[in-house]
Amino acid sequence: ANIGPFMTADVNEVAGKSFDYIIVGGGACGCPLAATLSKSYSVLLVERGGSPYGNHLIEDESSLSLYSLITNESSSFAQPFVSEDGISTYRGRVLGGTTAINGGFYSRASKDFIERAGWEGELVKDAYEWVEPYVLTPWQSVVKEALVEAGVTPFNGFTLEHVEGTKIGGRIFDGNRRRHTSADLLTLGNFERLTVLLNATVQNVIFQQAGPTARGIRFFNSYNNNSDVYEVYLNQPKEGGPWGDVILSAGALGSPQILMLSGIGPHEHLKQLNISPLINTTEVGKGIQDNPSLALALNISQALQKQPPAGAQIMGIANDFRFIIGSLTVPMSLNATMKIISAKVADPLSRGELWLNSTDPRQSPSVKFNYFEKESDLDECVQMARLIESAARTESIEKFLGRKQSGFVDEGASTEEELREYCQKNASTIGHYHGGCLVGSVVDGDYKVFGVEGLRVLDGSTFLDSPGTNPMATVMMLGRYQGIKMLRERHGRKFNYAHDYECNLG
Ligand SMILES: Cc1cc2nc3c(=O)[nH]c(=O)nc-3n(C[C@H](O)[C@H](O)[C@H](O)COP(=O)(O)OP(=O)(O)OC[C@H]3O[C@@H](n4cnc5c(N)ncnc54)[C@H](O)[C@@H]3O)c2cc1C
Repeated sequence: ANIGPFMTADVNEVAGKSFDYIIVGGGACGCPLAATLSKSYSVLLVERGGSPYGNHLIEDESSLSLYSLITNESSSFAQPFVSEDGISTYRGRVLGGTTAINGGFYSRASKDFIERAGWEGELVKDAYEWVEPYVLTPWQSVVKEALVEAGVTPFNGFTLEHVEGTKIGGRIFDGNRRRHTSADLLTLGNFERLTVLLNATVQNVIFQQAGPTARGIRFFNSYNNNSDVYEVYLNQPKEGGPWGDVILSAGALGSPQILMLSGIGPHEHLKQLNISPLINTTEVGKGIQDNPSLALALNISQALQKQPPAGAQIMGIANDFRFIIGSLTVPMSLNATMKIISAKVADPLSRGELWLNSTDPRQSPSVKFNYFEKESDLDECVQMARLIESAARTESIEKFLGRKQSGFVDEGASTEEELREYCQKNASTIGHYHGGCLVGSVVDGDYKVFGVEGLRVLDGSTFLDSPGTNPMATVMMLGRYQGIKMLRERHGRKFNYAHDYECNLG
């Protein structure tokens, strides 16, 4: 199903054409960026997956994470991948990107994160407020009681802010338990100037040698077995004005992958795959990171196992912002669920690396997150396990579930040493992986790729740390934020985005 006249899955409708801006990847960042730039310029957004609309596995909260039982490597809307550390998780392969498959919890970044990013505070606030009416609406009272009882205080009530204590947070599921992905933000664009091409996988960026300067992209149909390759280009500006850009918003795995496939990356590595080198940027793929997480399955009755899956609504930000803890109801099979208390280490120090294993962009690159490479992350994990146990063993949980919870003891882990071993064997992910094209080493403060002209990267791959309680809000905000900055660059500071915002809300 299509949401707008601007969507097509027919490559022939766009092949050979030119646009002012070309955005690769219709995920958390790509959609708001496309909507914003289309206000004044022609924009092509190229997404490798299809439309999320009409797909109940994406839209209905009661189907949350059921996709994990039915994915495949080549075509499902959630693409599974296993890191070299042996941890499996997913990447969205659909318009809306990973916002179409995630847990749906929405939180802004902390003031400290915004300051460190060097972003303009007022524009950040406006950009969050632009995103929120389109993706947000305001069970878990027991979880709230349990977290407060476990000492995750104060209780802050409903807030979108990343503040210490227990809070009721925002969610991208509405009152009818229907998910609103970042694709909904496209309806804020200018349909006359916006084109969204679905089912098209981008292979690489096309450069003009002088500069070198990005002039277009090369792509193919994601699901056809033929080898037809198509191109689209950036518009040549009238009267010598400035050119637009190609912007990679393909996520923490996708963007470094496309840079390398375009010849931007460590030359020694690119040579092994016979990729013609363009710029020897050794930092591409470096600094990628994930937050180690632990989940404790609660001992619940068979009757409770019949409840449908549900995301978190209450979240605790504990121990001086070091741990983020909540509870979800997740599928065990197509008709049974379990309740878990899960938490992540908010600011791990270990960092990993991403590299190509093939020149086929449909295949996920190899990534090693190096969980617990730094000893302090393992110390954090043990303390986090203790926090999860103390929440699980609260009177609130015991009363509600009618059973005592034994924590990780049933898993053979109770002493410090056993918990360390447990963390090393069982730590997992909640999908907040980020980095790979870090600001300061691969892109500058305006998200322009160092060493080339006309190419930017804008998505979670640019983050050194994961923002807020969870990252999606800030990735979407960044699409809007940087879109406005780019419009200002071309129109001058007089560009009135507030008017655009009010018009669309009105
Ligand atoms: C299981 C899971 C649960 C999560 N839960 C939450 C949560 O509750 N709250 C929260 O805030 N965050 C959550 N996240 C994280 C959040 O969804 C991501 O951080 C965010 O979506 C990243 O945005 P992005 O724009 O960087 O990438 P994405 O949203 O992944 O977008 C990248 C897009 O690029 C497309 N693409 C990639 N390569 C190509 C190519 N070669 N050609 C064309 N298109 C391409 C992809 O198909 C995708 O649509 C979760 C993540 C996972 C995996």
